[in-house]
Amino acid sequence: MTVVATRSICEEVISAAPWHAGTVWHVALVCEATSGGGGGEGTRSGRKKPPPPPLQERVPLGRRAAWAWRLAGLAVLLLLLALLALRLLRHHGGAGGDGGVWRVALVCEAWFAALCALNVSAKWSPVRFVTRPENLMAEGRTPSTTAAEYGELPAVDMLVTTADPALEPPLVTVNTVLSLLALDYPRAGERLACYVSDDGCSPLTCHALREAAGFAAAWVPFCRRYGVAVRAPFRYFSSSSSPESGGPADRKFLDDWTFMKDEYDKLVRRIKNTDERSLLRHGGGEFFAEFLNVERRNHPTIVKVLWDNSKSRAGEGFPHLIYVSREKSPTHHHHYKAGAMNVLTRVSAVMTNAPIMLNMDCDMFVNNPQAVLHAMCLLLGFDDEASSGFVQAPQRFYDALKDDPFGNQMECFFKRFISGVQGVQGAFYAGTGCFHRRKAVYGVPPNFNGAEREDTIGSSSYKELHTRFGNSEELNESARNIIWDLSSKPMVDISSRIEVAKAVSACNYDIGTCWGQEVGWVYGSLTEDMLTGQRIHAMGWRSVLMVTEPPAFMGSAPIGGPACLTQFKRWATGQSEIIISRNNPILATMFKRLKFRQCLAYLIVLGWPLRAPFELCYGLLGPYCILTNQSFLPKASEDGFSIPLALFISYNTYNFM
Ligand SMILES: O=c1ccn([C@@H]2O[C@H](COP(=O)(O)OP(=O)(O)O[C@H]3O[C@H](CO)[C@@H](O)[C@H](O)[C@H]3O)[C@@H](O)[C@H]2O)c(=O)[nH]1
Ligand SMILES: [Mn+2]
Repeated sequence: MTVVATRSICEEVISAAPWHAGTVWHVALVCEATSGGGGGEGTRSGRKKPPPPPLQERVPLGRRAAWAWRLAGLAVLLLLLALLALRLLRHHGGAGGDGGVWRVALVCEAWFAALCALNVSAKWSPVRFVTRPENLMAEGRTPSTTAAEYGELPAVDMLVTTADPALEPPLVTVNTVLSLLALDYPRAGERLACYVSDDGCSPLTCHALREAAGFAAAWVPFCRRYGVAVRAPFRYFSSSSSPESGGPADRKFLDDWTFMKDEYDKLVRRIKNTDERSLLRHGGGEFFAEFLNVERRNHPTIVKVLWDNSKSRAGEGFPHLIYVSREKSPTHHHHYKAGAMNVLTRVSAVMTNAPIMLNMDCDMFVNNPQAVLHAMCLLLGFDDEASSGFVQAPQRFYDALKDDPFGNQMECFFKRFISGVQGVQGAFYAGTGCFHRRKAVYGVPPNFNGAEREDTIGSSSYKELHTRFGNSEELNESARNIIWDLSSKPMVDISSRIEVAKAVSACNYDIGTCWGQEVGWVYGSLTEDMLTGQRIHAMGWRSVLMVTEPPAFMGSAPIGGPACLTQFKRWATGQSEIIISRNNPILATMFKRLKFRQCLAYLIVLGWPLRAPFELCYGLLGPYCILTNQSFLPKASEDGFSIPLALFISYNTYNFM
């Protein structure tokens, strides 16, 4: 009885003060331990214990709305087919035409019809998942992961990439990192670790992060004490310019708030007023020695442990912070972000080896401090681990242009399209704001067990692991723990692993291994996210879109025309690279476990760059016909005029639904 009572008290405390969830969860675990693993009275008296409340619920979108959607989509498709039939029957091109424009229109509309068919398939079964983090601490629940024997939630390694201190100023990265360090998670200091990859090899970024670690010592407790909603300081101090604006605040809070604001202003000044040369000459002595005379594209690995929580004596503390600038050499391809992510995966493997990894771009911040708890609901909340190989949060943007004029905020993509794909094999990996199972990243199929060991990824022998993961003993040992769900005690002294971390960050480490192909982030495309997500789906994993209120993460999107064009060019190049490669989704469906309808959904996204010629051509048909006195559609007086008219109306209605 006491256990139950204590637990309900725990829950009350959480609902009143969610920022204390960590401590309370710990209390609940202690309760569970003392009650004999949650056995409770029910089992003792022989009564069947009710199942623990669910961590997630699958909510099909309203039946009527879903049918309205499907019918509208089908109507557009049928009308497009009718238009095509009309064109084929009347191939002379109707009144007054020579047939040329008629044929061009036919080709374009055939493309539109094919795309429409793919879209109808992708959006046919929309699904949404609702998360219930409050149930994580319910009676009788044992998280089913490697950490289970400790009765704890799994550890999470948080991987952040930054590449250019000019385009991605250190202060931006600092805010991303601070928001991650201040996440709500039970015993966050021990179970979360933040790794930053700096492809710019900038002493300024390293300096800024070191300063941030100092600031975090005050910032994290402040956020936890007052349940701060947005934990990226630039956002917090800009959205609530005065703490009184939200109603009466007590004296202590006002004092703390003012102190924190002063400290943040000082931090900003320290970061902005530092210049590289004086930093290398006078600042930090030994600390920056490794940055002396380095070239951005030609330098050895630099690894710095900026904060080691195991050395802290204060309370719960906050996550470790590690800076990594991987080795670069003009003779080795660095594989852009995919290369950086693979290095971070290996470095985190030999240091903390968490079974879950969160990936964030440096221009994003955590907008919901309970994001990891929500993600855990989707990672632990299914009976079958195959249901969630990765959990992706929708990309949302702050200070973005209204109505998304350039289309790079992907409003429609994340609102409509993805909830449909969710009903097939799951959301696409979008490159940031995504929680992966390390196992899935390592190329292990779901529910991999001993029987499959011999023929799928080979035996557990070290030789096999070597060919797959490279020649680091420490990395192979950590991979073995992940692949076969062996529990490993968390690393205590991460500083002792710096040399190992440097070895696995070498620019030639990948060579002759499976990294970049079957293991880690896949090389060969500028949109490594699509390719990597597709490989995980092709192994039979599903994925889940994590929709929370407030949104879990916020990022920034380019707001100028030229910057958007550069971004689009990169995406278009990356997607074309996938379509024409041996990693394309059609082959993955034929020879691997990518579902057929998921393949169609991938084709819509990967075919995006091919749309432009058809759309441009069709758009120019109208003006061309006016200038040459022709018509590419049936005239109002002719039979068949009602088809394009109905198509116009139904297509626009469909888009507004
Ligand atoms: O050599 C490189 C190049 C990029 N990055 C990092 O990769 C991230 C994404 O690059 P960015 O230039 O910001 O690309 P975006 O178009 O804004 O990113 C979107 O598209 C990318 C490619 O599809 C995804 O990887 C991203 O997660 C997604 O946000 C940033 O954190 C960069 O710092 C590196 O670490 N090393
Ligand atoms: Mn970006």
